[in-house]
Amino acid sequence: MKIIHAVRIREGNETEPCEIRIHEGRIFEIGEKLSEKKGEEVYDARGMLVTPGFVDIHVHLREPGGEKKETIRTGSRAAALGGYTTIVAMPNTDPVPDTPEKLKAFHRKAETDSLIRVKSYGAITEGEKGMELVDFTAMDKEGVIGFSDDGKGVQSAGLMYQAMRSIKELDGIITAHCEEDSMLFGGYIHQGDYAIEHEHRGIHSLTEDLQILRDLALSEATGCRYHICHMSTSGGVRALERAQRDGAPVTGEVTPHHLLLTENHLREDGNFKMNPPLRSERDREALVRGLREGVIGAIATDHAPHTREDKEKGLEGSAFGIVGLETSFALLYTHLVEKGHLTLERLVEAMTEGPSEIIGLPYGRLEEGASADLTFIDLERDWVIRSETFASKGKNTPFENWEVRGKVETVMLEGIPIVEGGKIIE
Ligand SMILES: NC(=O)N[C@@H](CC(=O)O)C(=O)O
Ligand SMILES: [Zn+2]
Ligand SMILES: [Zn+2]
Repeated sequence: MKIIHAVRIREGNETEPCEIRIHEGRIFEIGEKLSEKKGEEVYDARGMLVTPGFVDIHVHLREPGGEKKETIRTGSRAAALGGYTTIVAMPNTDPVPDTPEKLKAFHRKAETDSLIRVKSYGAITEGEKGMELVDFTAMDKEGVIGFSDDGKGVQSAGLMYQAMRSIKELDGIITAHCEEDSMLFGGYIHQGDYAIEHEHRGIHSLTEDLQILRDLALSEATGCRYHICHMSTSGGVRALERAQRDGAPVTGEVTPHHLLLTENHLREDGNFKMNPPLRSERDREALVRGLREGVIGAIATDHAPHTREDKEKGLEGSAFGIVGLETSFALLYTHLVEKGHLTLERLVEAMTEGPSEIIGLPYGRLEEGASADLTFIDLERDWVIRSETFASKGKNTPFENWEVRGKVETVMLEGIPIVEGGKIIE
């Protein structure tokens, strides 16, 4: 038994003191004041906010095949430092996990190398090539969380329809990267003012919206659970809201960068390049509203580490993707909560219970019986984002030198501290 003194969210931005008693890795009791037990270990985090351990359902760990960019070991450490206790890895690795054997190999490696809970998606199509569907039933037996061809959109409507029919049978979920290749026209940043002024080829919002609209219709027709990755457009939010109103089993996620940055922040620097791209202020506002109102149920980082060489080729030549695990909470707390655009309650919900529920896991809850995955945050602590301090191998952030407030100090997984004083316990 161990008792923790901290502060929890009451409602909105209000907090209250709380005590949590932990027993055998679970929350045994939680309340404003618990009865004292003699000889019990005390963990005093008075003044610090305690939340459920964060859950990120969209992370690129790059292993196997991309170990220069990240590994399960470095990526999971970055996640722990960011306050995450559960993450789900995307399958755009080499090889792609498209058979139970490849998945098993990944799960085994995660078991030995990771500090936190690492789950994984399996591919929708063999090698993420968009041609042949994988054996969903066999992958399901191996414990995949869902199916995704992230990095690419599934171009064939017929294939997506067949995938949804099969996955519906398993009560599984598709987590989709939405991108209509025939609408790309060689674009690499948002088709908007910046692209026009600086003579870059743009990616039209329709590139994303058309596939979202197609898939929402397919989900409604098949009844298959469907989740939209890294939403970036106002059209996508509108379409998702409408489909939800019509009763389709559909959800969406948004990244910290799409919530905070727009094409107005763009610089001629590869660290501002990601897919989907930073869009307009109108889009950003729609995403914040969608998150606030619950249309968008989760914040996911889409943590996409790359080497320096891959990112130093400007907007056109660099790889798509930025890191996000170590900066997400502080950025969103500072720029959305402190500025009054989102409540602390909603922010934490969208980083814990929201994503966990989407993929059907029991984590992300501060309640009796739940796994004692806990994140402790000092909300008064100011710090400056410096990529050189990241545990991630990826230093590719557009938020370099940003001043933020709110620091993850301690993280417990099943009641055991894995981060203390903002450092990994080795
Ligand atoms: N988001 C990105 O810009 N890049 C991701 C792929 C993806 O999430 O589509 C990557 O794997 O690097
Ligand atoms: Zn993607
Ligand atoms: Zn991704």
